[in-house]
Amino acid sequence: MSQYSADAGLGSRQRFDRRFFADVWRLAKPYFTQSEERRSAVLLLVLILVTTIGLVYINLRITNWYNTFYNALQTYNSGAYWRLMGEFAVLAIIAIALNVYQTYLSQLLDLRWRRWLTGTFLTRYLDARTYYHMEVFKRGQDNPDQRIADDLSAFAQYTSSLATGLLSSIANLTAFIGLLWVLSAKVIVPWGGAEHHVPGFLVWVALLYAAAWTWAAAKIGNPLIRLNYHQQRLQADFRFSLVRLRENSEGVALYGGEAKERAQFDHRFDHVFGNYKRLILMQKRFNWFTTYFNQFAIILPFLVAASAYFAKAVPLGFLMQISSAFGNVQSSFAYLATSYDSLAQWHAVTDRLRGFLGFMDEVEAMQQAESHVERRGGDVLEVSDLNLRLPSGSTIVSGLNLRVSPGERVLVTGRSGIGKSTLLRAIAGIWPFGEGRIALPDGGRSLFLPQKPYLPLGSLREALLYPSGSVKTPDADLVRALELVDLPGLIPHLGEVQPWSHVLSLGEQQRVAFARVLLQRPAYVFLDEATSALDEPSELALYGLLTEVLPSTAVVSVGHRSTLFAFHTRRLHLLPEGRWEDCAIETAEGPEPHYAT
Ligand SMILES: Nc1ncnc2c1ncn2[C@@H]1O[C@H](COP(=O)(O)OP(=O)(O)OP(=O)(O)O)[C@@H](O)[C@H]1O
Repeated sequence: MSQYSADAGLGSRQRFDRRFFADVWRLAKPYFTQSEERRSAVLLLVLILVTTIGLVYINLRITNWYNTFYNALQTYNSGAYWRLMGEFAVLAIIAIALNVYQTYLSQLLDLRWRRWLTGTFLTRYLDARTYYHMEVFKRGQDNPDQRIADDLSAFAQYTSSLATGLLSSIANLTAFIGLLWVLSAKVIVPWGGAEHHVPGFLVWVALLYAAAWTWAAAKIGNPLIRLNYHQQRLQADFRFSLVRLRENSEGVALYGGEAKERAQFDHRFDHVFGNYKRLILMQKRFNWFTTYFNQFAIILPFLVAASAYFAKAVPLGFLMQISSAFGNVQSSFAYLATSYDSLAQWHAVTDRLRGFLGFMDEVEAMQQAESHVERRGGDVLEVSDLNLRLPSGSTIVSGLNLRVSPGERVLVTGRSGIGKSTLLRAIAGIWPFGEGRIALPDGGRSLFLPQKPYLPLGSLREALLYPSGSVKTPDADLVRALELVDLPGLIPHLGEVQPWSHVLSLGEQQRVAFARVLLQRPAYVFLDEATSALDEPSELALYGLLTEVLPSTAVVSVGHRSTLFAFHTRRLHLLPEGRWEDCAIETAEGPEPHYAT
């Protein structure tokens, strides 16, 4: 399977075809038709439409104003001149207000739409643990964080600004095409020594000019779509490598791995640079041609109307009115060509989001296809006929039956890499490869502690109550829990927001995780080498706490140290080829339990 599923889709199609518009529709439709904000979204659209039409109307009035104003100038009519100045001031004030509100309403729509899209994608990403299964099924997928943080916003902005631009062009075209057609009647076309009048001549010239422009823009600008697509991705890869250094700063510093890291950054940045260089070269080619078309469009109506003007068939005001009407019609026809750069970005953003959505679909489908573990709630952990596999197909456990009663303590053992953590993942419901039945107390009555505790962003209080502790828990309980796990030094810092996973040592983090257990008092706790960073006496003290403070909590631990035997009544020993043994532990064999005071 390809690493970047979105890439696979991009290679063959970079056109504005039905497939592309179907993707846009799929992404845009739910907000305007199904979301709880659909009414306000449609109202905003209507208001944007009203301001757009208002602006077109003002534009039309200004075009007519040109005619009378330049005629007043030509005839030295000062009375008309000052009256027209006043008229222009009124038109300009209305145009300014409409412009400001059109921009504001569009931005408001973009923002609200982005909020909704972000919420929807986050729900999809987090629900059913798609974010985790993305890692399990395919590693190194195409930067989901960038899709959610940047691309959704860009999609809302490009879609709404391009749609508003298109709408404005259509309205402009509708308003000016008739005027230009009428004005064309006075234009003389000198041909073969005679003078001709071609119906709608200026409209045809504008249309042909814009068609040539659009065709050339599409030909020259097409590679921009692919280059823009890659640029975003390469930049995200580069940023990701920098974030990884920050997250693993200590490891890199201790290994002295700066040179390797630098080489990795340089390598990734070379890709960013190379692609960006190709992008600006292509942009330069594109700009040569766009600027030429833009400049020539200014004088084209004057060239076309020159014979009529110099034959004194039309006054100066008429020439200026033609220039304005022609400019409006021509730029409306050429809207797609002039917006090609934005269109290329819009295409790239839509492709990336399609890739991301497709990737989530794929992962969810794979997860459903692979996982045949029947799960239900209950009061007791009961595993029946459980078979677990690795993604490669090799067996971890075969036909496992295990019942752990409340208050029971089971130690899972086996050589490194045999599948102990994977068994806990399956019990937690996050490992997708397998079949069988698992009953597990739910609704926050089971708590899993991994070897590397997760401390969320926020205060130490939030870290202690993560994920389901009550925010109303009195500070006295938190203080007591910190004292029990031998972290009294942290008590004054309960309300402090710090990067706790960087501030605390691994052993301290494991103690914080244990404090969570004491506070949340689950019916079942699963400890996956959750005390591995502690010295033996500290480990024994923490396990002792479980027996003392939570005697009815069942404990399933994974651990390598023989000292742990003393705290468990049963041992599930995993063996190669999916075999396993479930046997009692003679407590007398273990060392004396050591309880915390
Ligand atoms: N997401 C994954 N994709 C592919 N293989 C995986 C994945 N997670 C774990 N494995 C593999 O599954 C096997 C069992 O891993 P697991 O972490 O369960 O072992 P373990 O018995 O807990 O090891 P240890 O005692 O070293 O922690 C290993 O070979 C590991 O490489």
